[in-house]
Amino acid sequence: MTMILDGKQTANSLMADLKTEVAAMKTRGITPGLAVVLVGDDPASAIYVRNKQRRAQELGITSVLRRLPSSATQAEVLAVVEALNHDDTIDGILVQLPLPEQVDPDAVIAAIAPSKDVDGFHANNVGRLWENNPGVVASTPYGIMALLKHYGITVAGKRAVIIGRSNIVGRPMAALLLNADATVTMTHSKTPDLFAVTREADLLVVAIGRAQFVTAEAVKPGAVVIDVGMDRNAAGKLVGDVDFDSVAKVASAITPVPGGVGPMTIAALMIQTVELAKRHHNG
Ligand SMILES: NC(=O)C1=CN([C@@H]2O[C@H](COP(=O)(O)OP(=O)(O)OC[C@H]3O[C@@H](n4cnc5c(N)ncnc54)[C@H](OP(=O)(O)O)[C@@H]3O)[C@@H](O)[C@H]2O)C=CC1
Ligand SMILES: Nc1nc(=O)c2c([nH]1)NC[C@@H]1CN(c3ccc(C(=O)N[C@@H](CCC(=O)O)C(=O)O)cc3)C=[N+]21
Ligand SMILES: [Mg+2]
Repeated sequence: MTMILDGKQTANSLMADLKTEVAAMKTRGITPGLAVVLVGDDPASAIYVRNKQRRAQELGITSVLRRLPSSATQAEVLAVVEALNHDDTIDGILVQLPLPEQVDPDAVIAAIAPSKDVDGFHANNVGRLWENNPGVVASTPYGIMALLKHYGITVAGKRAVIIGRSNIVGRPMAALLLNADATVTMTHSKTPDLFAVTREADLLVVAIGRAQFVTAEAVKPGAVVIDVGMDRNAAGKLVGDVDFDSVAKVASAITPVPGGVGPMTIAALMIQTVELAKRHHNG
């Protein structure tokens, strides 16, 4: 029997607890505030923005969206970030990636106050993560760890393979799994004979951005498969990087898309926004 790792349900249960916590903070005069900066119109970002605005509202977290056109200059984006750094109602700042090509993401991320870097992308937070002394951690890998924990899936001692080495998913995922005592292998577009490597995995995390790329032949029987992808298939339907129907037959556990990693990413963002608000207000 293959276990379906239900991110929607798991997120709902984590958010019920968080809602109680936010309500208690409000009685002390604290309302957590999240600011999202969206430049242009990346489709995966649009899904993320819509769903997190909804979740924040449900929890009683203030969520503001700063929208800029895809023609925005780097100076314009930096000015928005700078204003949010100095806004006392904002505890967490998230700049949606990817940014349009005329805007350097490294410069924008470096400009975010590390104490408000709710994505965990600033070099301070990345360094802390790799030192195994994490502060804020990138939401998607954080959410994946929470999902594994919820289902009682142990990581220690497992052979973990990650496909994809982005700063927002693959790299922080590797750090978290390493910190949790997995033996970690990272793969990417230059890896020869990719599926020979992925077939070694007890735990396979896929974050590449190619619809249904990972098929059953890439997966060891009994492996746990985590699908981060947010892609469209030929019919325009939202699918993951994993060919769910074939892989579900060999895996012991698998995340669906939608309803897997996506809702957990949003839950992780909300949890860490509340954490930052507590830190900013000493309690
Ligand atoms: N559910 C969620 O919460 C989130 C979902 N996503 C989704 O996850 C996917 C990945 O996102 P992101 O990490 O930002 O993507 P990026 O485009 O930044 O990185 C993709 C990575 O995949 C690798 N890759 C691409 N093609 C292949 C291939 N054929 N074989 C092996 N490796 C390959 C690239 O290798 P190389 O480095 O060599 O170029 C790169 O490291 C997207 O679908 C995105 O929409 C992203 C973030 C959060
Ligand atoms: N700075 C930054 N941080 C990110 O974490 C980041 C980003 N930029 N840019 C875009 C990607 C993509 N991403 C998603 C998160 C949740 C869903 C999500 O809610 N998915 C639902 C979709 C359901 C529906 O169809 O509405 C699901 O999988 O069930 C999607 C995509 C975060 N990303
Ligand atoms: Mg998902």
